[in-house]
Amino acid sequence: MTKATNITWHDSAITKEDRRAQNGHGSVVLWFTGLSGSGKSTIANAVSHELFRQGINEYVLDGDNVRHGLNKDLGFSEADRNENIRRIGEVAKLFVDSGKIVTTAFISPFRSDRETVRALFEEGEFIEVFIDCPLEECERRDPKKLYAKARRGEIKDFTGIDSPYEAPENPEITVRSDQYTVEEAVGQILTHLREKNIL
Ligand SMILES: Nc1ncnc2c1ncn2[C@@H]1O[C@H](COP(=O)(O)OS(=O)(=O)O)[C@@H](OP(=O)(O)O)[C@H]1O
Ligand SMILES: Nc1ncnc2c1ncn2[C@@H]1O[C@H](COP(=O)(O)OP(=O)(O)O)[C@@H](O)[C@H]1O
Repeated sequence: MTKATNITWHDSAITKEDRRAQNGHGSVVLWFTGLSGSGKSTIANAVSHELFRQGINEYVLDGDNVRHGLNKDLGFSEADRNENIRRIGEVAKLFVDSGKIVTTAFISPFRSDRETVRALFEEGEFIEVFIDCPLEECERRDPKKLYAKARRGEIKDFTGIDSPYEAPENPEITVRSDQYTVEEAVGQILTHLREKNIL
């Protein structure tokens, strides 16, 4: 038998839909926003654990893996926060293209920055999750003792103290972290994902 020669491998690109089909679930960004101490990292990590336990392809982007690496050149001026969020939005888009559910846990205080990120995505892919907690409660928790430092004037431009936080107007999900437990918050977010047929 003569082997075929001159065969061309048609290298068709693997699409986002192909990756979703292989994973058996949708891919979206859960874009958390809220004050420092509102519970973004705590709830993001709890969501991540539950999704992972269920065999879902997921990843969390937060300050530990972004502000210490990719964005270590950025501080907390308005321009630097704009650039921080812009880059995180682009990275999140790559994760969604790769078929994952990616959760981002950044203050992302400016509405226009969040809307610019939303515009990078297709309808339904950007899920804004407002971790809603009154400033007084965040300050009472003060897990990193940063509010105390900001009140003493040792940190400038601290969100909620001397730098603005613009709450979302129409978030897909609002979690009242002063009224519900972490487990209840995880339940609320997973219910949303099931209702939208992402899981
Ligand atoms: N000036 C000032 N304002 C707010 N936060 C500050 C500041 N300086 C340091 N930190 C710590 O950095 C974390 C916020 O970083 P983010 O990348 O989420 O901020 S932003 O989205 O660019 O506004 C934030 O972490 P979280 O508490 O997890 O929100 C703080 O621990
Ligand atoms: N219902 C809740 N949801 C989230 N965090 C809570 C809740 N109740 C208490 N906490 C505590 O509040 C703190 C929130 O800190 P963190 O998750 O680092 O917030 P952020 O990432 O928004 O700065 C943690 O110490 C956490 O244990």
